[in-house]
Amino acid sequence: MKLRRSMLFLPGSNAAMLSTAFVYKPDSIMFDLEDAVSLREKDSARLLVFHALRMPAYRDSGIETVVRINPLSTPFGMKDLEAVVRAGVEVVRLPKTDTADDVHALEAEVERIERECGREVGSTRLMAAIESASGVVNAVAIATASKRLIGIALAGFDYVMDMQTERGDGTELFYARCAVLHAARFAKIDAFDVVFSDVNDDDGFLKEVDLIRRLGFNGKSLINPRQIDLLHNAFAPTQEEVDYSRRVVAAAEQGEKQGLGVVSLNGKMIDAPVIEHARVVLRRAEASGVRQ
Ligand SMILES: CC(=O)SCCNC(=O)CCNC(=O)[C@H](O)C(C)(C)COP(=O)(O)OP(=O)(O)OC[C@H]1O[C@@H](n2cnc3c(N)ncnc32)[C@H](O)[C@@H]1OP(=O)(O)O
Ligand SMILES: O=C([O-])CC(=O)C(=O)O
Ligand SMILES: [Mg+2]
Repeated sequence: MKLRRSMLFLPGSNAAMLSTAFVYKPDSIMFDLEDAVSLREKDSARLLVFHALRMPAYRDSGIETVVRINPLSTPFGMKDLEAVVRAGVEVVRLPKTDTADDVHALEAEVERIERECGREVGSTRLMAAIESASGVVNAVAIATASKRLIGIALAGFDYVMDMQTERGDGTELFYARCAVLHAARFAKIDAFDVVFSDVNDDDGFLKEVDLIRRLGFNGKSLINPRQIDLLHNAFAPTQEEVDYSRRVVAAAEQGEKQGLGVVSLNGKMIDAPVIEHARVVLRRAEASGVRQ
């Protein structure tokens, strides 16, 4: 089970963060070349990220490397892509993805660069960030635009601007979250929620994490290392869930021996989707531990 609960952003221009971020052990590290990097630092940040991607500390860490490039419509996007594909990045995150054609255009360039630098064609994976009404309306087309896509992410700050509103209690994101999730599940790829910007508000962060976990997101974009353990813990199944899932699987196996498709456990019906859910809980506990 590939876990992508925590995707930690860090500005590609910040050499100190680049040289230490792996110690926090997020599931994925997202080096940003887009909005967290000022115009005058675009070139130096690209170079820093190129070298970070080649450091053994990242290559051998087991942490997935992602780079958020600038859109290809800017003077920086293509240079970013050339650098990071050649450096061996695992996933390219395309910001402000409005249509499936944005993904097609990216994929064509990635394939060209892979051929030019001798990297295996298809080995660079993609993710698309949806940051506008257009992106949300086209979410299914975007999510199914390329076999290279590992997931789609909702990006809340640009999205609420496009919707002429602001971040609040989550009501303003409800439709977009559901649309992104359905598109991802339809395409059988991962779905990632927005960043939570107040790094000192643990209660607010955990409330949002609880909501998106229950909706079905795989994880969330993060901006600070302090958010990682909070998120991992909240995504881990509870001991109670693990114990119950073990009883469900045992009851199902017992039923199978007796040739029964449906059995009862303490008066509750146990059939195929319940058994499958129990197995998922047990796989999650194995991969991520039990909630503390
Ligand atoms: C809307 C968007 O586009 S969001 C995506 C782009 N944004 C980003 O990438 C922002 C990433 N986050 C940050 O830059 C910072 O966490 C901030 C500015 C939000 C907060 O900064 P601070 O208040 O200084 O953070 P804090 O005090 O928690 O830092 C503690 C330590 O964690 C490190 N740290 C903080 N954020 C990160 C990060 N995202 N990645 C790696 N290390 C980090 C700091 O360098 C510091 O290290 P040190 O103790 O060795 O000096
Ligand atoms: O991509 C993200 O998660 C953050 C972002 O740009 C936004 O919220 O606009
Ligand atoms: Mg944005």
